[in-house]
Amino acid sequence: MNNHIAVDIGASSGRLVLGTFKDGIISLREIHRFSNGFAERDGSCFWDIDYLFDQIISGLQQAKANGITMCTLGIDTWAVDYVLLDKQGNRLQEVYAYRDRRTDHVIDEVGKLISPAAVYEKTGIQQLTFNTLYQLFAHDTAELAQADQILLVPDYLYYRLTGRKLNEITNASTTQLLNLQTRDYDEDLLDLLHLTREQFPALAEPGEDLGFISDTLMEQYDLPQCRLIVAATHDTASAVLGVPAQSGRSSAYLSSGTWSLLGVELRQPIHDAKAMHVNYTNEWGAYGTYRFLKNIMGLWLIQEVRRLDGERYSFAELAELAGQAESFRSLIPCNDPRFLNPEHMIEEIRTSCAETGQPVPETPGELARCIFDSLALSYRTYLAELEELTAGPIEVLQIVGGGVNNALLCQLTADMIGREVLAGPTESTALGNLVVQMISVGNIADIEEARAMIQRSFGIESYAPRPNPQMDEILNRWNGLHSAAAGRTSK
Ligand SMILES: Nc1ncnc2c1ncn2[C@@H]1O[C@H](COP(=O)(O)OP(=O)(O)OP(=O)(O)O)[C@@H](O)[C@H]1O
Ligand SMILES: C[C@H](O)[C@H](O)[C@@H](O)C(=O)CO
Ligand SMILES: [Mg+2]
Repeated sequence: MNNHIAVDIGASSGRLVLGTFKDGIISLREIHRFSNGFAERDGSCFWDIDYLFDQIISGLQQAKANGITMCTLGIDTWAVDYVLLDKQGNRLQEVYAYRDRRTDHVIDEVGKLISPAAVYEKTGIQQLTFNTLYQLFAHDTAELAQADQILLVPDYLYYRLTGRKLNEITNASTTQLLNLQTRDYDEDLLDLLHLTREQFPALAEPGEDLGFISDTLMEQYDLPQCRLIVAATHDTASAVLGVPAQSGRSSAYLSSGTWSLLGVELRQPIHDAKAMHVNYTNEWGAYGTYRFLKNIMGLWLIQEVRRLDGERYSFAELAELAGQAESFRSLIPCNDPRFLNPEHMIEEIRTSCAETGQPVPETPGELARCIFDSLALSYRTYLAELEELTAGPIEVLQIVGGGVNNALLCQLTADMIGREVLAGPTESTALGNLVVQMISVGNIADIEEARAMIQRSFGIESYAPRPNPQMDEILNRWNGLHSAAAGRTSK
């Protein structure tokens, strides 16, 4: 079997990618790409989960039409969001999107019942307002009580294809409900939510074989015969698996997409008071690892600016316009909660600059430059924290994901962190999804061999840091902004 299909659904786009390999080289072919995004209805934010399932079916039909009759299949998506099933296995509700404002103040409510320090000691997961723990706390209790099973989004898509119910561990860890010691759901936290362990399926590890797509679907649609393999179903967990091998130098990864996830891969979690204070997380990785990382607001910022600007410019054109704008003219503290889901991102950015006595960005180029300069400075700040927490040094930063295509941001990042950036591959998430399938069926020995293959198979762009004569002034301005906002943020 040398046909493997990754279903990779991010917050802004999804894709089905065929992966094959020959003579130690992995080749990708995009079969189907589709947009994703949440919709606001009656003041709430929801994903269209049936649309996403239909896109998977459509992509598989295209694969069959292109001659793929047999393959393995893995699914990954964004984290934390969930689906409630009734006793008959029917979906009970609309799927809330994590940027819904219903959890804006829930952390404080939960904090009255159990201290953040106790939750962090149990789970090692960063405080994010939208973690599943807080979403379930905010969920209608009557509806929650009807839930026979609680699946996360990719678990649900596997269920729709196979009838098998599971909670895959990398994504389950983002719920902030898994206990690091017991490596299972934490009974105290479930009690706090008036939920039982039985309402969650068994935890599954990446690589497990779920069998074939259900006969019902095979009869209903003209699909390839797909053997479902459990991927690292949190897209960031797959992205980390797709980071190329880096021998000889200590490195950190930056998964650059809707979010920027900056971190390292560890064999043991770090969930002490220092890590909690700077809000680093220990999301579970594949193969017994931990993803010690931090959520940074990411390219969501430019996605919203582009949307509000009527999508006049492509992301490539916005990066070009940013390159022509004055550098470090206006800066924003990216992780300020005000940017998580504001009514109007462009106005939010402008107001933030005005409130801090900076020039107000007006044009799309000025707004884009403000975002990219600020993201690069954010990476510098959080990379320094990461080095301190993991007793660095970190010699090189490996950037993967869609942000790899933004050469300006990659160069600004190298300049601000003062070390080499290695950028690529863009589709690291799909690659991480695929290599788990290839390892599971024995086509590749292990993740070390997989990462070496990825290193050989894809062009990696190197960015060397450039000196900036205004660095002291820039950092003085940035540190003031960042520390003022730190009091308001999840840091
Ligand atoms: N040619 C390009 N030039 C500049 N930026 C680009 C280009 N192509 C993609 N991007 C950036 O990459 C981002 C999308 O990254 P990616 O495809 O990794 O995200 P996703 O998988 O859709 O979502 P998620 O981050 O939730 O996984 C876009 O928002 C854009 O900012
Ligand atoms: C909400 C999560 O933090 C988010 O999904 C992030 O982990 C991610 O998956 C980015 O692709
Ligand atoms: Mg993605």
